[in-house]
Amino acid sequence: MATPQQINNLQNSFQRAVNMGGSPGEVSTSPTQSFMSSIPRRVSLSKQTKALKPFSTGDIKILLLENVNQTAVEIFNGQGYQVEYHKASLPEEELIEKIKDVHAIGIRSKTRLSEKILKHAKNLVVVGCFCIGTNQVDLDYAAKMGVAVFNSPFSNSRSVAELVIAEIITLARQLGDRSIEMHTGTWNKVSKKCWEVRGKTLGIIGYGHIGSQLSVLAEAFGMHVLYYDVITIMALGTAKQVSTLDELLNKSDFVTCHVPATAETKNLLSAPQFAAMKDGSYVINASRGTVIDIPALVQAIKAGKIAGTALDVYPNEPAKNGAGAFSDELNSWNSELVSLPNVILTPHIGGSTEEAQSAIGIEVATGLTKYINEGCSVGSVNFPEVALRGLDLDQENVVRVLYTHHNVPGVLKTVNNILSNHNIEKQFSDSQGDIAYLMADISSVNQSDIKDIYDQLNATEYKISIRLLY
Ligand SMILES: NC(=O)C1=CN([C@@H]2O[C@H](COP(=O)(O)OP(=O)(O)OC[C@H]3O[C@@H](n4cnc5c(N)ncnc54)[C@H](O)[C@@H]3O)[C@@H](O)[C@H]2O)C=CC1
Ligand SMILES: O=C(O)CCC(=O)C(=O)O
Repeated sequence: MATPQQINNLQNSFQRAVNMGGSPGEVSTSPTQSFMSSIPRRVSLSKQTKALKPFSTGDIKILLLENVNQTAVEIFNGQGYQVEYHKASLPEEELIEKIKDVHAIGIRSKTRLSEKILKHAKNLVVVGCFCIGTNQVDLDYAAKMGVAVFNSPFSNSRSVAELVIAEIITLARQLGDRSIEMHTGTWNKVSKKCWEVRGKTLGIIGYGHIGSQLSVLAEAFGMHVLYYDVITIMALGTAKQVSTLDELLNKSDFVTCHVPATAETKNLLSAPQFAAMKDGSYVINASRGTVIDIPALVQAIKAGKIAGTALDVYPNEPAKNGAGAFSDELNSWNSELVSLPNVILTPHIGGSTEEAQSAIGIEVATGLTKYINEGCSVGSVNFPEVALRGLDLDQENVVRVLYTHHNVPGVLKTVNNILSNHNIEKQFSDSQGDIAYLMADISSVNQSDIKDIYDQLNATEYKISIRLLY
């Protein structure tokens, strides 16, 4: 059942539309339309379409954390949404307070949106991860709440691949140590155990967007490339896929990880894997901090087995920038690691370039806006992907129904029974696991019918969430 507050909200937005002359048939200067000219669209529209106006966009509250790029802020401001912006992530208690009444939240890799936090989000419609990784969000729980989650699957891939190339040469030439020495006045002109990368073997674990991009760059430097992945993937250039992780470890001079954080990739490289590597080889990790067992890596470096490492990600990362943030308090092995030779440490900046952040800002903000304004879930990582073409500019008395429900038999029959009092212009439904999502445009709907449709849909047994756009 709809709560009195929900019904009230619906009535208010409906009333506002009427009061503002914003009848369902009105064609306004639509955020959606102004958007369409400037962004790549996955659902192509051959002509201008009607702006859907489910709400006063000024009512939409967006919380942006972790210094999300200004390109996103501009897009949301352009929609008239209310944007609250924070440069850092928020402490848990504060996040719980803030998330209670926002419709959308934008985060990067630091903010954890666990069930504990998400269950306080009473109005949340959508989450934007302004990055590639989505392991920081409880995706299943979000879907069960009817909250779609979007990310940017490859806008920062090139930036990460370039960082890793820089790290390969930096490790091979011990540049980090030479630079630190010079900063403290020490001239140490040595060539011992400094190498060219030409002719060496790079072992890439995870040959997805980043791993494959890196493969191409490494070959341009004259490196041989091997890769290991849980799926069979076409090799680029002359790279070769190997069938076991051990084979990759045995044969590579540099081993670099580009896998997601999952239960299977936790401590993917630990003591036995370091033991299997070539003597004097190097380890790079710019994926997630859980993928490498850092205490075991420390031991392997101390034993002289591993000649150096470059790490961009850590099991625990500070919530914000600042001196003293990266310490033993955060990760107990910290002092030991920083005291070792040829260790390059960066503060999770693999994707932190102007190009990547700007592109991510546009891509994710666009996805969120299309979901909020039109219901289009294409590109979501936890939701069935559904889109409908827009409504004709001159179409009147039309309502778009967005109905998320549990994926059980009989639901569509019930829903279409309700909708069939009107004309169903078009509809599309898809499911993913337990969650299904229906979009339908129905015409011959008078303003007085809207609340009735909402109430009837709201009373259906397997409903998760409903939105009506008109
Ligand atoms: N340091 C940074 O700033 C950044 C870090 N990342 C991290 O890098 C990771 C990889 O990114 P993409 O290449 O875009 O992901 P992707 O999804 O395109 O590729 C990941 C690959 O890993 C493979 N894989 C999964 N489990 C595996 C396992 N157990 N063993 C071997 N292969 C496995 C997959 O089959 C896939 O081919 C992301 O999940 C993210 O956590 C991404 C961007 C920036
Ligand atoms: O830029 C960030 O905050 C996170 C980058 C990252 O790790 C990702 O895209 O998965």
